[in-house]
Amino acid sequence: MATATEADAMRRAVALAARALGSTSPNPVVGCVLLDAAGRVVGEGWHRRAGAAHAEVEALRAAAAAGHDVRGGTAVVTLEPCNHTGRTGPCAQALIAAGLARVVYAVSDPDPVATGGAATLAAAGVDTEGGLLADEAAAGNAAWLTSVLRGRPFVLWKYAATLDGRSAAADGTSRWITSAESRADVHRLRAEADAVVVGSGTLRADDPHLAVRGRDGATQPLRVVVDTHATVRPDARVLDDAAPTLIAVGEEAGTRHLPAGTDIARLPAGPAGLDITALLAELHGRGVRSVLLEGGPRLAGAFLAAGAVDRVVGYLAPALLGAGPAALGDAGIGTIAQALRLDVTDVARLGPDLRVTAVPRRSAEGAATVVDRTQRRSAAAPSWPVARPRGGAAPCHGPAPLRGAPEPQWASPDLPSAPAPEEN
Ligand SMILES: NC(=O)C1=CN([C@@H]2O[C@H](COP(=O)(O)OP(=O)(O)OC[C@H]3O[C@@H](n4cnc5c(N)ncnc54)[C@H](OP(=O)(O)O)[C@@H]3O)[C@@H](O)[C@H]2O)C=CC1
Ligand SMILES: Nc1c(N[C@@H]2O[C@H](COP(=O)(O)O)[C@@H](O)[C@H]2O)[nH]c(=O)[nH]c1=O
Repeated sequence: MATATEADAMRRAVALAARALGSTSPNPVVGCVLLDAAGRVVGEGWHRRAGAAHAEVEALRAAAAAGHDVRGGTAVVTLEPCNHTGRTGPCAQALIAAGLARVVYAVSDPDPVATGGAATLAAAGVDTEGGLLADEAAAGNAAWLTSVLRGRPFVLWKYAATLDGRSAAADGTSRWITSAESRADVHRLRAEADAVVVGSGTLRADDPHLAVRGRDGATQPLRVVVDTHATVRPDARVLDDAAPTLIAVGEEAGTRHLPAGTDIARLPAGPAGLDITALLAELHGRGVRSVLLEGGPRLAGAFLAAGAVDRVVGYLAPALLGAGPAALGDAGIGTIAQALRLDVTDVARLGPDLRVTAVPRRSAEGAATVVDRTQRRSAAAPSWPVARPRGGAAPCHGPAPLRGAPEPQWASPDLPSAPAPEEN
């Protein structure tokens, strides 16, 4: 049974992990706090980016650099310690070698086939406990966990609208519907995402830039334009060098007008445009684990129709337009019984605006699918693969995605919204 000190340490570890949101893909975010044998905090660490030291190793280094003895102490970590040698060594071995007596972790790695650190730790006589603050830790890792479960990136659809639900005026102008405070918050979402996606309609209407602005040191996302016929102009702002850019086009599109070196992905297309599943597979293959879908309404409708939206963030401005495009285009819904119902997970005021965060409500069928897949990972698991009490399979960060399982329509892993980044 975890102690109150360990719970405090886990809260801190979750906050440390959140510092690297947007920087670790294809790895998860992970935080670690080390307690000495007397329960004092003697080391902290978090995984800063793929290829850098894992959280546990960072924390061990910090404790050693400060001259602290961790032998007989406890490691508190947001994800089950890894057990394999990838770009860095196995954390379970590092914790054993450092002489830790106990390891408390929050979330088991969801890969059902890999063997893991908890079993290694337990076999070495380390008292190992999983599941502490699992929901909080899972929420912080929602993008990575979703991408592992679904084999596609986590998708957050963001829109800005007037109170009457318009995302542009009748003449197509939309700058700006929302306040400076809301728009600054959107740059936080961009910084936390691996890719920002817009459709060709938005490209033509807005000539958007899509890079992160006003956040020092932020990792720039991949800017992605979904542009079946390669209508993007060579002088489009999205083609500057502020961030990498991918132009997703149909297999037949002529792209000779684009500057040399433009990154182009050719994807299957139908009458409605590019195949959304193929687009997400292409992005996943490039290491993208989280997508910020910035519209416009038509592309958002296509993502929703494909069951490929995991979270919705709407910025609502106290303004009325009365005409102009709705925030969401056709999502294949013809009657009220088919309405896509959401659960609101957060409401906040940003300057004069409201920010509403919501997640798709799970259908009974979809929920069953997720529970099935979860139970294959852990008999004791509830709706999410929280850690088993002891031992069990757990790979290192960045396991292969699960492929071949059906995409559950509206079967969200039911993750709460990510905690606000720590302020200090
Ligand atoms: N307030 C807000 O939050 C936002 C407002 N806007 C506003 O919205 C308007 C533009 O909206 P809209 O025209 O809907 O633009 P979109 O950005 O949704 O682009 C739609 C176009 O994307 C292309 N596309 C490619 N594949 C697909 C697919 N599978 N499904 C759907 N579309 C696909 C299609 O053109 P093709 O196949 O020819 O490439 C389609 O016409 C502008 O007025 C803009 O200012 C835009 C974004 C956000
Ligand atoms: N109009 C509107 C938004 N529009 C979105 O912002 C994009 C422009 O991005 P950039 O060129 O980088 O500033 C635009 O193409 C569209 O996706 N967003 C908002 O938060 N509030 C707003 O009122």
